[in-house]
Amino acid sequence: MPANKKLLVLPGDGIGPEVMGEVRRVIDWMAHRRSLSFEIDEGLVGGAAIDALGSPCPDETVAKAKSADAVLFGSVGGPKWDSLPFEQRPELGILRLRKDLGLFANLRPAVVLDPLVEASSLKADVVRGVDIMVVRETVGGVYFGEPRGVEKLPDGRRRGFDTQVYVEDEIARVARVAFDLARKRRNKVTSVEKANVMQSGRLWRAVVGEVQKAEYPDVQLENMYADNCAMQLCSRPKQFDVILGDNLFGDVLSDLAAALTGSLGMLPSATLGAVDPTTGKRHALYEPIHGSAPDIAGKGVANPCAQMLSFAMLLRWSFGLEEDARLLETAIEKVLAGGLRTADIMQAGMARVGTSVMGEAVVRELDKLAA
Ligand SMILES: NC(=O)c1ccc[n+]([C@@H]2O[C@H](COP(=O)([O-])OP(=O)(O)OC[C@H]3O[C@@H](n4cnc5c(N)ncnc54)[C@H](O)[C@@H]3O)[C@@H](O)[C@H]2O)c1
Ligand SMILES: CC(C)[C@H](C(=O)O)[C@@H](O)C(=O)O
Ligand SMILES: [Mg+2]
Repeated sequence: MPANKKLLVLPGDGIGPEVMGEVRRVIDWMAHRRSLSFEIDEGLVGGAAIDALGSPCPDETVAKAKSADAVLFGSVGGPKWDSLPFEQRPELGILRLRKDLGLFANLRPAVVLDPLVEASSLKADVVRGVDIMVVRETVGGVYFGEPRGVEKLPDGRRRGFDTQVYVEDEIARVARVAFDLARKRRNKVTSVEKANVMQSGRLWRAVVGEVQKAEYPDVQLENMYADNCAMQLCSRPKQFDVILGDNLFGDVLSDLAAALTGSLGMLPSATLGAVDPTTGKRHALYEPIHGSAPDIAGKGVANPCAQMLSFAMLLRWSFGLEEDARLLETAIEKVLAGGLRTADIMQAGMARVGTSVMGEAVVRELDKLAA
């Protein structure tokens, strides 16, 4: 009997628990039909943790995450907690988990599925066949740099400041993740920064170039300013294979890439730590790139695909279950090809459904594929 796979599920806030409910159906299906035995624990994070325990990321949640084989994360935040002081905000829940678990490389695949070509706001010819992997650095940069704050100037005006900081090895290790991925894809990395105006951007460009020259001379490296990259993503997205960016540019450009695929509700992600050389294990957290979507929370209309696809990434990256991951991805694509659409990807002539009907349809499709 294979050992249980320890999963920590953190639904969070807003649509997080709604879309996570649909993944739980898939997990149950995998357990019964594919004999995958998961040992599931659930924890509190974000606003839900603030309400219950007074902290967006309680120590207990961090400890559970550290001892799990993989963490499946929903989303955090919402208007209820927006007026809390900066250091108590729900968003610190995900930031602390990334930092404390050393999750420095965030993989955000933006794939335009055939059935959704027409759901994109861009022309079908521009987006058909797009398959981009955004690799975003997630434990450094302006998200964590010191000093930061808001101060009062002698003349009474307020001054807000943040600091963008990168040490060269933080850049090099995430660059290696991007180059390794490119080797398994179309062998090209586009590294984005603002080396024309930022010192840290200059260092970023230099270090990525050094890593490529020394360790990946077979991989094509292109440097691009982040603003140009945003424009090129909208005009010629098919030129991109792997896009490598810092914490902030990676965040912004991956939301933009999500728009190519039809909706933020379609984009999953995996955030990975370093492999421990003694155990061969790594910490990993899987989450959709979207947030808690307060505008639609509680209505049962959120698209559960990004959360489900995050679970597929978990099967692939944490457990090497490529076949099961593909099965789930295929089931989702088939449901979309069959014409079901949540509101965010709705198109003329398709059937509009809510979160749970979409989830049920995916499980039915899994049944058919496995028959
Ligand atoms: N990882 C996270 O937990 C995470 C990520 C991003 C934002 N947030 C937080 O979420 C809150 C809301 O932020 P926001 O509105 O800027 O971003 P958001 O991603 O929550 O929503 C942006 C837009 O996309 C839509 N959308 C997002 N996911 C969807 C889905 N699965 N199905 C259908 N539509 C979907 C929303 O309805 C909204 O119109 C904020 O508190 C923010 O800090 C959290
Ligand atoms: C909620 C927020 C802290 C987070 C980020 O900026 O990293 C989100 O936008 C994301 O993309 O995961
Ligand atoms: Mg984001």
